[in-house]
Amino acid sequence: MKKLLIHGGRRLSGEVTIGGAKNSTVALIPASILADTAVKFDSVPGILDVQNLQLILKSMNVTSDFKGGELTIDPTDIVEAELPSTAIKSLRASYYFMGSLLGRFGRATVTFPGGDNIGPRPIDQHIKGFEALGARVREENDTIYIDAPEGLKGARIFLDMVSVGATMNIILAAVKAKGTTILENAAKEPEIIDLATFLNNMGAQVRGAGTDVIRIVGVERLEAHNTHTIIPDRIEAGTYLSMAAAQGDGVLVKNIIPEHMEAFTAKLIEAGVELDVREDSIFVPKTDVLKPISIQTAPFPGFATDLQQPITPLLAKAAGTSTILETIYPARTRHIPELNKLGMSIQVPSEGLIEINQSSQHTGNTVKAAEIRAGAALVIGGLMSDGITVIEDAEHILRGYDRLIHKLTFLNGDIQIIDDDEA
Ligand SMILES: CC(=O)N[C@H]1[C@@H](OP(=O)(O)OP(=O)(O)OC[C@H]2O[C@@H](n3ccc(=O)[nH]c3=O)[C@H](O)[C@@H]2O)O[C@H](CO)[C@@H](O)[C@@H]1O
Ligand SMILES: C=C(OP(=O)(O)O)C(=O)O
Repeated sequence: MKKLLIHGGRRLSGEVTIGGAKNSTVALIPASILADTAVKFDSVPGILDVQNLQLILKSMNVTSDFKGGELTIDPTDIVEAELPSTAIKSLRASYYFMGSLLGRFGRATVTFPGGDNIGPRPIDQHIKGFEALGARVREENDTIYIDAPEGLKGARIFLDMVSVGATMNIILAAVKAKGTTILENAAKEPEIIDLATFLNNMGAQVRGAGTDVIRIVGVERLEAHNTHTIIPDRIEAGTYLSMAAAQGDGVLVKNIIPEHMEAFTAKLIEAGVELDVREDSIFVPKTDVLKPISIQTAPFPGFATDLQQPITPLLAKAAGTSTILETIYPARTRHIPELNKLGMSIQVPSEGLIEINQSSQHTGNTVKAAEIRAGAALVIGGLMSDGITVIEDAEHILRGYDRLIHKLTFLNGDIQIIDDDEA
């Protein structure tokens, strides 16, 4: 098991460059098996999710090579195989192999995915989509068996709720199906546009990504002719913006698409952080005085649930009580008792409602990262606290934060990683 050890209290300054979006990358890698050629990505984040997806690819005889942010994947000799369940369980997005294997072979057998423990995460809308396209879906012993003996045929699908995963998975299954699929009440996250861009550059016909109606006309072949550059990670960016506002003396966060994070930056500005939003970077000045604010999480373009936790420790500095209503995953509050161990004063009076009171004295302690963004909140909390903070179960954080130690050290943070298995 890995731990992070932070000597807190140091002020942060300098520059940090954001990596490619985890939630794009983890869809693009499964999508690559739909290609009839090798594919190449750049701006790929150095995260555990990528390593585990590479293991899954390898089990199907798909070669991949990841160096210096460039990832090449060659699916031309792909074979159907049993997928390694430990790797499948290590991340959420392994469910995208359901859509991509279905698109490639007309069948898929995939163990239930893992990922963050943030409350119930059903996949009924993914299954509803596959069935609408003509597949049969059976669930047995923690495994989903899907097949389409007659082939997949385009259909009209209306999602019962806005789901990023179901939208992506239905695109993956429909992109080579016969005829036209119309997906309504689709999610509008930038990562969905990124997936559509990658597929369209290979000859797919996916129109309307980024709106709530996506039309997909099935094609027979997909061929990559150029390198796909992954969009910047808006959640990693928001994490560093929050950290810089909490503990920085002036930090420039580079490689940002500001339009992807307006709900978040608007809230920082409302709280009194005088952000300088530039074309593809944001400067966060030293911020001494913060006002309390109210936030409600919502699907894009609303305030992202994945930034609920990273903004929580910052709000402990605001003069008054801030509130966050977590509407997507109401049980996503496992960071709260851990932040309170650092001396914060945060309550959860009812499920999904977080009340953050001002607290001025924060002291290091041993805490546990229950999941990726809870861990990110604890990293920020640890940097804000005097003395040593030890964050256990750090693997959750490393699932999705590109070269975290390197980036924080460069910002003058004092952070180390300890591997108990190697001790
Ligand atoms: C790999 C990835 O991109 N993960 C993101 C993705 O997760 P993920 O794709 O799993 O999240 P969804 O957008 O599907 O979930 C949104 C809501 O719909 C519900 N739901 C979803 C599917 C379904 O079939 N049935 C159902 O009830 C979920 O329980 C949740 O309440 O979007 C979440 C919401 O923005 C983010 O927190 C995750 O970081
Ligand atoms: C919930 C998240 O990830 P995943 O869906 O991969 O578990 C996240 O990135 O905050």
